Parts: sequence; C-alpha cells; structure tokens
Amino acid sequence: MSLLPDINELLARARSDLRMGVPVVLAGEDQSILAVASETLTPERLADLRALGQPVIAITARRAETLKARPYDGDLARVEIPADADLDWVQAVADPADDLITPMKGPLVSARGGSAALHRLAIALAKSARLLPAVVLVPVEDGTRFAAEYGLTRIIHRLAVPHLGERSPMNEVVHARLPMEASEAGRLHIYRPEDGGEEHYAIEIGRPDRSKPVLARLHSACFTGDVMGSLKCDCGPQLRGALAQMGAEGAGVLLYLNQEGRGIGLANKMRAYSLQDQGFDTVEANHRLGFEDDERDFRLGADILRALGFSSVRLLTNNPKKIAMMEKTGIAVAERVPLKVGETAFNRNYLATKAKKSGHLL
Ligand SMILES: Nc1nc2c(ncn2[C@@H]2O[C@H](COP(=O)(O)OP(=O)(O)OP(=O)(O)O)[C@@H](O)[C@H]2O)c(=O)[nH]1
Ligand SMILES: [Zn+2]
Repeated sequence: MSLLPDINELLARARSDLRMGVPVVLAGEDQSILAVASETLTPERLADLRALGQPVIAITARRAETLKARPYDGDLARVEIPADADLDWVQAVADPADDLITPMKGPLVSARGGSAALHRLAIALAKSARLLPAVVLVPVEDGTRFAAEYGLTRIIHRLAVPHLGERSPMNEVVHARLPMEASEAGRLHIYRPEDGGEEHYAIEIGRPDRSKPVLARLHSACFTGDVMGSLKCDCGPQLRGALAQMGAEGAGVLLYLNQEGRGIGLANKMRAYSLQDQGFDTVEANHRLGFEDDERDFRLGADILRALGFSSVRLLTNNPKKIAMMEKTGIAVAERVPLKVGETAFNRNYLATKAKKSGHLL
C-alpha cells in the first residue's frame, strides 16, 4: 500500500518529532522504548516518562568520557537518572555548557547488561536531527498499542538500521543560470535527497568537459564564515577563492554541501564555539558535546559529482580525508589543488589544530 509511509519517511518524521520534543517509540525484537531528546524535553514530559518506569539518558562514549560515566556499551553509556534528579540535571548531562562552572556531581551510574541497540538508534536519530546526542529513554509494555493510542511515530529497529549509515538517493530538482561575481557563466543545481534530509547545491561554472578532470571543491556550509564573514575560520575566503579560481579557468564545479559545523548543525557549532571561548580547541569542543571530530559523510559529494556526469576531479582541498573518500567512492582525484587563504589572528590556532589533530595539509 503506497499510501503508508515507508521506513525512510518514518525516520524523517521521527527526526522532526525529536526536534519538537515529541516522544518516539523505538521497537526492538523483544522490547519497545519511548525516546525523547534531552534538549527538547520538558518538565511535564519528564514526569510522564517517570510514571512509566525508570528512565535512563543515553549519551555517546565521547560525552561519557568527560562525565566519567562508564560506557559499558562501547560507543555509548546508558546513565541512570536518579529519582530526585530534575530536568536541569538531565540537561547538564546532555550539554557541556556549564561543565566547568558546575561540574556534575557524580558518580554517574551506567546501566550494564541487556541490549543497547535501541539506545544506539536513538542517538543516531538525535545526531541526524542535529540535536545534542543525548536521549532520555524508558521501556513501554506494548509499543504498538502505545504508539497508536498516543499517535506517536513508531520505528522498527530492524527496518531502520540498514538506512542509518546509508546515503539516500538524491535527485536534481531544478537548475538555472546564475551569473556571479566570479563568473557570469554560472549555473546552480539543487539536489534533494529522498529521505527528507537537507538539500545540497552544485554550482557549475562554464561548461566543464566531462571527459577530463574537472576543477572541483566540496565546500561544507559555514553560515558564520560564508555569510557573516567570521574570522574564526577560513571558510569564507576558501569559498570565494575556489569560485574565483574556477572563474579564472572558465570551468569548475563547487558543491555546497549543507553539512554545517562539520555535520553537527549550526546550533551545536555555536555550542562548540562557546566551549572554545572556555579554552577548548575545535576537536575537544566537539568531543565534549558528544560528537566525533567530524560527522560529515563526503560520499554524498561523490554522488552529486557522478550525477552531474563527472568521474575525475582536480580537488581544491587541504583535507586528505576528502581525497581518500573520493577515491573510495569511484571519483578519481587526478590532482590535489591546495587552497590556503584567509588566515587571521583569530583562526590561526583553529588552522593549527586541524593540521595537528585532523591531518590537514599545510
Ligand atoms: N564543529 C565545528 N565545525 C566547524 C568549526 N569551524 C568551522 N566548522 C565547520 O567546518 C566545516 C568546514 O570544514 P573545513 O575543515 O574548513 O574544511 P574541510 O572540508 O575539512 O577541508 P578543506 O577542503 O581543506 O577546506 C564547515 O561545515 C564549518 O561550518 C568548529 O570550530 N567546530
Ligand atoms: Zn567556517
């Protein structure tokens, strides 16, 4: 029956629910769990979750490390929420903003034994909803009935898992001519994924020959740098530098990938900036928030290049991971073209950290 939402559509709905603070039912083989993102939890909903049983807060091993909670499940910890803990306690576990001012009173107790598969699914959903990766969960007796009774989205773990690490197919919605400062022969293509995720853009300059390596840039969205002229990173000058070089050569393709903040979203990136003001570097800040250094999937750039008819690039980058990923996904990198522009007094440490910890080439 095509009118029923399929698993990808249900996952998109679950992401929206989590962003609004609406509970989602996660169904495993032999148990169901109700999940609410910590960031959007309200005191009323916390009280109602408590009425159902003993809630836990699932956090990533990265966040657990800062909080000295035991990650018995490897990549995550299920931290028990004490009976007298209020919403502020839950949010202090999720959000490192006040770690230094009011360190968590521990020790935090992690659950062990049993399966953490549904907790892992909940964290993956929170990350893909660009929320803090911390979710409050409580088991429910009959998940199917519960979801139907309260009108909640129900996600079957077995159906969801194959879709989580995968990129959704992406389709071109439209393209149109876009004369730009860098080149009057610009053309903007809009790509829309089938899973309700963010759209990505390709800016084609001139009419690049599909049989030769094209001058290409995979640019990750940076609202602060690209639009506001932030001095904390080099994104704005890199964006304009790449377009200018393509304009000068008369041909190129720039992918503008909506992976703000290396894939954690703008709100989380601003949380990271706030931690950077407390003295942590760009990598440490991501870890304290519970994220990996880089949560992007560059394979989607390769997908778009292929859809545009390219199979080989001269890649404008200083990031060896982008090159490795291109080659792995079947786009040949004929040449790396360095892109060193825009160093300022404010971003010198940021660039040095990327070179030291993330392997960026100088
Ligand atoms: N989480 C986080 N993201 C940041 C920070 N500063 C910039 N970003 C994001 O980082 C992304 C740009 O990454 P870069 O490292 O400049 O570029 P790259 O793709 O890794 O490498 P190049 O191709 O060499 O530029 C954008 O999505 C920015 O929003 C930060 O301090 N924390
Ligand atoms: Zn930036």
